[in-house]
Amino acid sequence: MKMHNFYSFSPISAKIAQKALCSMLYEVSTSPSPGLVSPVSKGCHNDMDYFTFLISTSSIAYYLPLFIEIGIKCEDDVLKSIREVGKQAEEEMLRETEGVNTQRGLLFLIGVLCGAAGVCIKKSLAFNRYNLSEQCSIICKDIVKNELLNIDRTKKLTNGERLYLEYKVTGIRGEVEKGLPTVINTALPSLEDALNYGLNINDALSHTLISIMSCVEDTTVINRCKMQGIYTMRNLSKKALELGGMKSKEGREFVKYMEDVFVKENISPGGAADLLAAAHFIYQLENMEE
Ligand SMILES: CC(C)(COP(=O)(O)OP(=O)(O)OC[C@H]1O[C@@H](n2cnc3c(N)ncnc32)[C@H](O[C@H]2O[C@H](COP(=O)(O)OP(=O)(O)OP(=O)(O)O)[C@@H](O)[C@H]2O)[C@@H]1O)[C@@H](O)C(=O)NCCC(=O)NCCS
Ligand SMILES: Nc1ncnc2[nH]cnc12
Repeated sequence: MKMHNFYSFSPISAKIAQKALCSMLYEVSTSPSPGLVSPVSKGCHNDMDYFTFLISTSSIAYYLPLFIEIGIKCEDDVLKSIREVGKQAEEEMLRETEGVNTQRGLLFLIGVLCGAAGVCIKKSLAFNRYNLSEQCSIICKDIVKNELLNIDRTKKLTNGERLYLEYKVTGIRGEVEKGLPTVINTALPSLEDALNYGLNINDALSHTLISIMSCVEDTTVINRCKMQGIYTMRNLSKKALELGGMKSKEGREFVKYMEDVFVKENISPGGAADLLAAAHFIYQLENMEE
């Protein structure tokens, strides 16, 4: 494995990486999670289960502190260095999962967030959602223009590139370039509301996942079910939240019903799952002892 000049990392990088790892494991451990993999369900997936995600997460754990070190040490083009390390992580992940794409998008999202945390350390900025959001946006400045408005159609297109050409959806690139608006405006307020209400962490994460599903432009859903999948996901999620989501008996029953519908309709909101992990990661950083 190519060693990087980021391979030696500081204790703070190790500590932040531990929080990122925790959030990745919490995300896939959350249930109910309509359409998604959890300890008790394969969701819409016949090629992966909970243990696929455990080995996938373990395979990229080593790289997490490196992303933070990149934010601390890199003076320019942080994204380029994140992607160099991320590509190695992605190769290792796909080797461990025997080619199944479990967390390719999450690797990019968490890589950028860890890089943003590193920049906050370098600039002595507090670990809060606003600084992390701003640094994500700076790291990913012009990623939509550079990667979706100038697509090289001679090469094999990624799902995101193809879906941009077809529907003008910007997916994860739009999210990071805008500073994670779904995380800042929807997911974190929902998570804090659910925890303050007294839900345990599993139910609070499930409640937050439903709130993300009510508004996210998830390309994994569009890839499988075209835009109709997004409309179905948003309408059912809004109905669940109107019933109280995981804070009420009726809401819980409706979320369970959603699990059946999502499997039947092949709706798997992998992007929403990633944003849930990102929200929990930021929540941990904001509440981390110095
Ligand atoms: C920057 C890339 C992530 C770009 O990839 P792509 O061009 O494909 O762009 P998107 O489609 O926009 O996003 C890719 C993944 O990001 C997740 N995602 C989708 N929408 C959003 C959103 N609005 N906000 C946040 N995240 C979003 C999603 O990833 C998750 O779902 C995948 C698992 O679900 P599944 O249904 O199994 O997906 P598939 O396997 O594709 O379908 P099936 O075959 O099963 O039917 C999993 O990836 C989750 O993380 C989107 O899939 C980056 O990948 C890229 O450009 N890579 C090139 C190399 C590189 O730079 N690597 C280093 C990265 S640090
Ligand atoms: N729990 C999950 N199930 C399916 N796809 C995912 N992508 C990220 N997390 C996922």
